[in-house]
Amino acid sequence: MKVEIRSLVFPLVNSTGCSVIGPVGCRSTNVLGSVQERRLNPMHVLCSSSSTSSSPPHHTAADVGDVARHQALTEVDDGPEVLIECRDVYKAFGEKQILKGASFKVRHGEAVGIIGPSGTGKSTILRIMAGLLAPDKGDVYICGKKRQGLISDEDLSGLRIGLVFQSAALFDSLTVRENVGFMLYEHSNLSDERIAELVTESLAAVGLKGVEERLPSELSGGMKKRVALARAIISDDKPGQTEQELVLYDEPTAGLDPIASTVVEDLIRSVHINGHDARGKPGTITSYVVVTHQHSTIRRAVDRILFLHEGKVVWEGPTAEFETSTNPIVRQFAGGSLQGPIRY
Ligand SMILES: Nc1ncnc2c1ncn2[C@@H]1O[C@H](COP(=O)(O)OP(=O)(O)OP(=O)(O)O)[C@@H](O)[C@H]1O
Repeated sequence: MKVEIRSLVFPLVNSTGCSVIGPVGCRSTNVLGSVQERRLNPMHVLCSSSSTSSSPPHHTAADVGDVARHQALTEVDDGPEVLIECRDVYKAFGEKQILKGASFKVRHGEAVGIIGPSGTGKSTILRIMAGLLAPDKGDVYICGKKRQGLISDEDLSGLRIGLVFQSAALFDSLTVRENVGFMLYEHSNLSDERIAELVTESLAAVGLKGVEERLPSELSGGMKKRVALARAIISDDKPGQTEQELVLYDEPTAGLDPIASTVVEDLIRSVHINGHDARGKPGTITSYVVVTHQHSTIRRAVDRILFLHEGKVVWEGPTAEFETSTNPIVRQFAGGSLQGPIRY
């Protein structure tokens, strides 16, 4: 099967979650309804450095000042470990300034959560990291190399970036096999038979068997999320392929019951390099970032938290320190209180 991507409507994310895994040509619709046609490419971006370390450096909880201090201190020695860095990123939609100087790094081996009040720009920063949206000001560095514009044809090796959005965003008219293998059908020279094998392997990694020929409408919500995960982790089988992979999850457990959420949280862990997938094989995802509101997902799937508020990272630290932080913004958010600095 060859899919003609230009003819497909591929919805990009909005704040309520409709969306895609990124690697395709698409027609994107923003939340205000305007439609832009543009060609996106496989979400592979140049990454010239590599790292063999799988354990991220320890970070202590920090307020904004500490974050700045910490970054200044580690600037020199953490370069090779940083897969992606957002540096002083600004983004407005019309008159509405959403991101106002967001700065943070994601390092090799990390499991990072981005949390914060609704509308604070979490999905927006994810789209900027993915290269689907350009910042108005500020820069995104991929393995130390400044990204120019959006994902482009020239950037085809190194770090792969996958997106898994809230609604799974499967193509309704394509089978599970066609959905999961979409990027390979479109962007590789592999035979259809080989792609089918890779699809089956990828589905097995997320614990799904025998669903290849089903349509998305024949799957439960939890299964759709697994299929979306399988689509994010599939890769071609070039010999010697050493690309690192960063996966960005936008609210991966939204709308799931508590047990189905746990399944997805564990799957996210299992496909990471520190885990073992459903087949017992070591995971392949180098690092991941999860945007979530769910406490269970924060606790179970994330090691370090970035707290985004009013367009900036106002706190970052290990997940355990989130519970005990005395930062008033964090305390209010963690407790769900109406009293405090966060206003709706
Ligand atoms: N393409 C767009 N055009 C106009 N406004 C947008 C666009 N994308 C996002 N916004 C607005 O930017 C703000 C931030 O949206 P975003 O989805 O990043 O927030 P969020 O922190 O992920 O929110 P939530 O937690 O509710 O999902 C919202 O007010 C949203 O309506």
